[in-house]
Amino acid sequence: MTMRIAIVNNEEEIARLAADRVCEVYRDKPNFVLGLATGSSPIPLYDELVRRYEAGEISFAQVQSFNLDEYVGLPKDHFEGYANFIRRHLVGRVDMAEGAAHGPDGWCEDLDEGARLYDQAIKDAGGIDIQVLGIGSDGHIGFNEPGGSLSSRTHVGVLTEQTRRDNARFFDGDIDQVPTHCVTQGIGTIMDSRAHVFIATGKGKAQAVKEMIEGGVSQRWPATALQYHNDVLVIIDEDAASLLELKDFYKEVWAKENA
Ligand SMILES: N[C@@H]1[C@@H](O)[C@H](O)[C@@H](COP(=O)(O)O)O[C@@H]1O
Repeated sequence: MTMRIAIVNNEEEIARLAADRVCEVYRDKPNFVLGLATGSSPIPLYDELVRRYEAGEISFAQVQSFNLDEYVGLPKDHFEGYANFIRRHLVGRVDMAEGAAHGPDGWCEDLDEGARLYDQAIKDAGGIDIQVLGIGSDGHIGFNEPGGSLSSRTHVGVLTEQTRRDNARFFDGDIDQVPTHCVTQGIGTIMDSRAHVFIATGKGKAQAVKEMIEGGVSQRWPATALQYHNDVLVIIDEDAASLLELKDFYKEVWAKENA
């Protein structure tokens, strides 16, 4: 396996392909460990997983989940907190056991120690089997902003102004309400996941996607580290794919490999 690239036409296809990949992992290992991302990109996937759960095609009864990241500085019950987001969109809608959903701790007194314990908890669960990923317009995955180490573990980070501007839409359009800090799985933590399903849509992601797939590996575009991972399913729409130099070739490869 390698980085496989699917360029698709609509949200239904994104949801179907991404959910098929998660279900594949589930069939091999019903007690798989699932990494979860926030953002609008994975919502169609989460809706489709809930639909398949309701149809009896997948169960999360033995699943543990680990979120990618969390804001620092929001009240714990804030609607836009990432643990709350994940609960609303997936975890609270399926049959996951009490205490099986985990997220980085953005509230503890010693955030560095909390981050270390989070990496340990992932390890204790046996490692993440499949991680859902989106991308920020500045190339971040999780909240690993440009300039960070490509082998970092879970850590406290500072958000770029661009990320805070992008996310202001969830905070009454007011950048000042967007936290300045986060706790995020590091790139090293993310790279340890056995597989990834990556989703990006829209023109706003086109440059980050181009760098991720075709750029040189660099901390300027943290998602480029994924070029070193051997099991990444990239699912993007035409807009997100629009700057790819070899777009037609990727389509040809996908068509031949999935004929
Ligand atoms: N920390 C999250 C990322 O994990 C996510 O990938 C990104 C993209 O979000 P969206 O899918 O809404 O564009 O948003 C946030 O910054």
